Amino acid sequence: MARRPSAARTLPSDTPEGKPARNLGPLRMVWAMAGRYPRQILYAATALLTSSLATMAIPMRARMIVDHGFGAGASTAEINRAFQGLLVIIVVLGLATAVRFYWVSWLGERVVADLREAVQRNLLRLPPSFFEANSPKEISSRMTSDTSQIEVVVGTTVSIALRNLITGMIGTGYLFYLSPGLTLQLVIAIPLIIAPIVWFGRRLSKASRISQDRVADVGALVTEVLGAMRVVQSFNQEAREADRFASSAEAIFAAARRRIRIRAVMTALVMVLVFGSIAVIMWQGSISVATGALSSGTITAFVLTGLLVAGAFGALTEVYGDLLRGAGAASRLNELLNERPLIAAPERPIALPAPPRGQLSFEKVSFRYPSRPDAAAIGEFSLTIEPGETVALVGPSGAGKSTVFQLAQRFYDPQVGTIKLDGVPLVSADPAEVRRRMAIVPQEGVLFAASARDNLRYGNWDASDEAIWEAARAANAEDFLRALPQGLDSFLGENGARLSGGQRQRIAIARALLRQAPILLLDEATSALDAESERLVQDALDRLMASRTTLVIAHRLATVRQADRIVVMDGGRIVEEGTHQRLVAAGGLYARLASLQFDEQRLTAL
Ligand SMILES: Nc1ncnc2c1ncn2[C@@H]1O[C@H](COP(=O)(O)OP(=O)(O)OP(=O)(O)O)[C@@H](O)[C@H]1O
Repeated sequence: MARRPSAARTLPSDTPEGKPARNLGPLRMVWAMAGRYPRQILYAATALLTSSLATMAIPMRARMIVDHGFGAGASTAEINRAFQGLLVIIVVLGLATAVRFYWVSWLGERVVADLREAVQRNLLRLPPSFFEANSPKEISSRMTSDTSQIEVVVGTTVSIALRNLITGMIGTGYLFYLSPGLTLQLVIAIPLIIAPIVWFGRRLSKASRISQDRVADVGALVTEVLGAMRVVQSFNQEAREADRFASSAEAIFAAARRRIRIRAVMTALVMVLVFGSIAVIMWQGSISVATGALSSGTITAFVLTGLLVAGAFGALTEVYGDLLRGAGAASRLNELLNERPLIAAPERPIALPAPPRGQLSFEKVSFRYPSRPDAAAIGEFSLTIEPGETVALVGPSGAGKSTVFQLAQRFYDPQVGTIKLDGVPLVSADPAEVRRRMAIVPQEGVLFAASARDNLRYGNWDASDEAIWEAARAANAEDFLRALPQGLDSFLGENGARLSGGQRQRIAIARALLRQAPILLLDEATSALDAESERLVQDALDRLMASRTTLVIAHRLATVRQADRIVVMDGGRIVEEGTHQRLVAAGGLYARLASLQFDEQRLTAL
């Protein structure tokens, strides 16, 4: 089957891969999903509030300790009470933080699990054309990195935002309570302290990203060159490759140097600004303490609270960027969630007759792929395949053979004409019912990274081991399956990497047999198999076709010779119809194709 641009539109990319959104709107979907867990949100919110209050209680307690605890002649009982109180606060803070961490992270992971499941469920309903237009690689990155981004938003960012907002607000109130004069100075000073730190912080993260990209470049280069080692050495390109690598490695060094420089400057800046401002406050405070305007406990509490408040506002400046990145991820996931299949079951589907007869008919069908409305892929196509009959579709590349298969399975609806299964128009039936009556053997035996058993019963999960072995025997797959180390439990590897091409095809045939569907759609493999393997596959196919209505895209002489009818297609239309002998004798398109496609000597010997 040829792969072509699909009928489905490509996903819009107003928020391309990894990019933040322009506003937080797309995150609504995330809040809605989190809203399904009100109990957990309550636990998290209570713990969050408790931990924030406990954090603020520390400077309050410190003030008390400094004012009452260190004075000469203070009573031991008073000191004990003050420090016992501090220990209680510390324990409450520890516990509340742990509970908050647990529930907030729980919510993050829960929302992401729900989101992944919802996206995958929706993807599974979309037509094959969608996946032609949108690469699985891009979709898979949305499913992994974008969902992780959402996890960060729910499981970390929101918590950081709320925590720091509470700390910042209560802290500022407390600072005003402690010393309105000093607080006013601080309110003016905080932005001046934070702004340069934030600015350098952004430059630093940009420089770090560039650094990582350079490292990734080197990784790609190493993989490329090591993978092509023979070619490199045969063409004596070692020196050139060494230079290429060296310039890549130097690029990493240059990027790292920039990053280090920014970090060095930033470190100095942070130290000077943070400790400098503390020193200035202490200085002012000391004067106030000396004049008796403030107690030393107050000044201690002021410095501690000031640090907490500055840290809180600093953290809040990071939050918005993270939320925008999360919103970008949410909008990309939204696209996958909201994509709707064009083909849906009618409200009141007509039931297909039971027991099935296995008749498939195309009545004056014309079809254009939505992505190519100017060209008819199928035109005026009329064909009835009677129960039990085998019809071979033959034609040059692009003739429309695969399109006939796609229409039969109702991946598309034709614009003109009707396709009927056992007399019921496909558009009136439930597509799931239609597909349940069909077994397909694709050109390439598609296998899953699962056991042999699961691969075989993919279309019929209730099949017993007995039935599986029977199908395997009929598909000439028994011998090699029995030889596998753990029989049916053997893992077949990614896409059946541990099997040969012919073996994969025979598994696909056994799977179709187990499906016990009345209609078989068989897309014969074009890839050459060795004679023995070819014979085994053909033999298996003969058994598969024997009791079923079969529509086969034929590439093998043996298949066309056994077909009850051969339908020759060209440009989406039927141009000839008949048996092999008659069509060869007629000397038309079929005869020409046959002499090109099938072995000429064998053909003339017929
Ligand atoms: N998904 C698609 N979107 C748009 N056009 C398509 C799509 N698939 C096929 N076509 C077009 O429809 C026509 C029929 O293609 P089809 O794949 O059915 O031919 P085919 O006979 O199966 O060819 P081949 O033997 O090469 O697989 C071709 O002109 C092709 O370019």
